[in-house]
Amino acid sequence: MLPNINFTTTTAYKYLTDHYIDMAAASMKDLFSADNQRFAKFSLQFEDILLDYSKNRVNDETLALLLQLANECRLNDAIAAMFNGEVINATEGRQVLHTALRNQSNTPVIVDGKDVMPDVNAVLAHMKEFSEAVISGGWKGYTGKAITDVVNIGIGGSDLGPVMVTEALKAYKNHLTLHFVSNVDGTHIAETLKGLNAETTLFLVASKTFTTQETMANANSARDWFIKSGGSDGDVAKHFAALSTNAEGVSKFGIDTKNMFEFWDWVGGRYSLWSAIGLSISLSIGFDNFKELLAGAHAMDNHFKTTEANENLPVILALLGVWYNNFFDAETQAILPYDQYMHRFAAYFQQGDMESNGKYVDRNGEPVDYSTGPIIWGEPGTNGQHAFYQLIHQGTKLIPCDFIAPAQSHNPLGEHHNMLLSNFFAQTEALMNGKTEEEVVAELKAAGKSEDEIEKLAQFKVFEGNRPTNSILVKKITPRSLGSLLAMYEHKIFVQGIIWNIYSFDQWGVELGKQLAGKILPELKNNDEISSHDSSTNGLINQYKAWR
Ligand SMILES: O=P(O)(O)OC[C@H]1O[C@@](O)(CO)[C@@H](O)[C@@H]1O
Repeated sequence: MLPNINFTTTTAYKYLTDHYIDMAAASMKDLFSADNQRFAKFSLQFEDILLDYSKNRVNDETLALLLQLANECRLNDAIAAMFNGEVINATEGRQVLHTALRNQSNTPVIVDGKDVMPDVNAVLAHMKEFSEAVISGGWKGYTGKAITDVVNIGIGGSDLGPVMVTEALKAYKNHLTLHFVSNVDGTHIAETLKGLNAETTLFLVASKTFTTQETMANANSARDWFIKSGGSDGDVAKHFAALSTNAEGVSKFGIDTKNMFEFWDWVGGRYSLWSAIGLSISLSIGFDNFKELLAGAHAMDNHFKTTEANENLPVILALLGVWYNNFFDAETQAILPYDQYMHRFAAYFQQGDMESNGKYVDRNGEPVDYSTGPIIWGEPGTNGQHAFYQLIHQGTKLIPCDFIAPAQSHNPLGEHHNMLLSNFFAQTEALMNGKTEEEVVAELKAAGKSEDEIEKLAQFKVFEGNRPTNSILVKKITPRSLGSLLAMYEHKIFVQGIIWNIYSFDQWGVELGKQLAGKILPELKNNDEISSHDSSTNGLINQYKAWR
């Protein structure tokens, strides 16, 4: 079982609470001046990933106490419980074993007395065979033509991971064109189908439950389009595959279960890109590269499972997040990849982190009296610098930022990559050092500004600095290094959930909205005036009916 410890009762927490102000009194600038080994001390390397966490408001003592906090929360027991297949998703009565999907060591993983690895490997073999058939042109559509376009129909964990990975690894893609439909807004499927040829299009219906309203609506519309475009019911098997845990639902929809790629309840939706849900990734970059993605994640799994906390990348990231979240009231965490291909990376972890740790009830079913999961957001650099960095630099909110960048570009073009990386380095330096009033005045004087102008302007150009960042420098974004990065963040989320004593692998919070939408939908099927809700909901529904 998972440990069940309220971290606010630990010795470490109490000490940190009593001393964090004076512990954080020294500015990072002073900490660097006082210790020329700070970078060496507060950075870690895993394969081709360098984590520099020296630009944080921590010293040796702070880190030691944060590590003690993890220890007092019995983190190691929790890690073992997950990897050993204990039912740690307690409210759904499930194990949490996305790590088994990438368990390339093939050590047995026992669920309900049975080693699941043969099933995992069987699905991988099916994914390999199918991917190779479609990519090679061996798989033919109903008129005997090879597939040119693949449409993944799914939402949440059945969409965000495949989208993010196929974008991040676009440099590895083949001739197939991937499309992703998720929103129930008819525009999404309508725009996607425009210009597609039913003879050469393959649909992947990706849904763990095979009951999600958006996905089933889009899948039905895709099938209607396919039939209207010349296909027949008998041809569906050549153009539709299903990625799901629900064989009965797949069969009922009319997809041949031979074209079903299964996964299991011990795989959470937001942790499922490593499973059959990753078929679109395998089709896009080839199965061998998909395996490399798994290998990178597996390597990080082993690091997480076997490395002392003080040298454990996910643990360090998690503890720094707890430090700002629970001691400095930082409400958000920004993820800023300096890599245009990684433009969906932050969006992916909006679900990964916020659906895991956006909880207000602890594992005893009691409302917590401390802050839990942060708001995750971010956009690629350098674009963010021209959008929201003003607030990060000079706003009143503390926003810890993870800066991520590859040392090597897939598109080396003149000075572009040096320019990108110069910004990557400069931003964290600026956020740490800031700019003093003396420096501002000197600059304004050098620019020939009058005393009057300086008096008026100086205060607006001062930067407090001391704003914390992590810098994650990756040699190159490859399937392997991306896999490791993703697993690193997954395990960071796990560690924070353990410390906050919450259940990170259920998502009851997504149910109420769906239930209410299910009640409202029938009310929209006629033009009768509605009065069954509050006046706002009634007013909105009735105006919608008047205008549509
Ligand atoms: O894969 P499926 O079962 O269609 O669920 C899609 C998404 O819906 C949820 O909001 C759960 O209902 C996410 O957790 C999940 O990834």
